[in-house]
Amino acid sequence: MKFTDELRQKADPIYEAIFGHPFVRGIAGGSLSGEQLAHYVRQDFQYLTVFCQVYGLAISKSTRREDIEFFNEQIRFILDSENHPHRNFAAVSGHSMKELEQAATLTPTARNYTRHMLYAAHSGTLGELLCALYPCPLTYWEIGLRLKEEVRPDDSHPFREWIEFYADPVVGDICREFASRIDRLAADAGAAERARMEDHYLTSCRMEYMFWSMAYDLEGWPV
Ligand SMILES: Cc1ncc(CO)c(N)n1
Repeated sequence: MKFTDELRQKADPIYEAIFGHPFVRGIAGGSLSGEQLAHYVRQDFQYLTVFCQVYGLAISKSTRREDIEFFNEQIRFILDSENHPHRNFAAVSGHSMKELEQAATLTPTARNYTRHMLYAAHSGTLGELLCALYPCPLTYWEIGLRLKEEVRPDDSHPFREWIEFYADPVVGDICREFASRIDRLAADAGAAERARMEDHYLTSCRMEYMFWSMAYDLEGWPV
């Protein structure tokens, strides 16, 4: 079995928990509050900024031109395309993107997740770095596919744009690009590095679940 298939299998209970998470159910049912949506977008805007920074670190660890090109394209994808789902949530929340893009303190969970990615990137190999990033596109691609199938959103669905963005085959292609690189790097890695790759991947899957909870519960710092 491919390394990425093994990882997906090990993380299956976490994926199932994500599909059933009240925020994801709220996207399906169109039943999230303006505050929950705005809290999500404020934090996710900054999360994606760190994601671009980590792609920069991935470039610095790459020797193959095809890899440098892929990471470069992915930075452009975040900057040019991934603002569409944010705009969908912002519009429904009644806030402008200008407002939600203002620097805000990272919540404990957003801080934890972004520091986890930065740590994996700074301390690890390219394979370790990619394993910390991969649950980001993969969980959203699978959420998109499931919600599209389940809801079959039409024009009257408030989150049609969000669902169709992540269910688009382009996101599936990105996931396959990640998987082929991770599988190639895992084949060349020793047992200790592969164990770190798995640990980073599973941690990010758990962080994805917690990110949804952070938004749903309007998490902030207790003091
Ligand atoms: C936290 C998080 N995970 C994944 C994605 C998908 O890119 C996102 N925008 N935010």
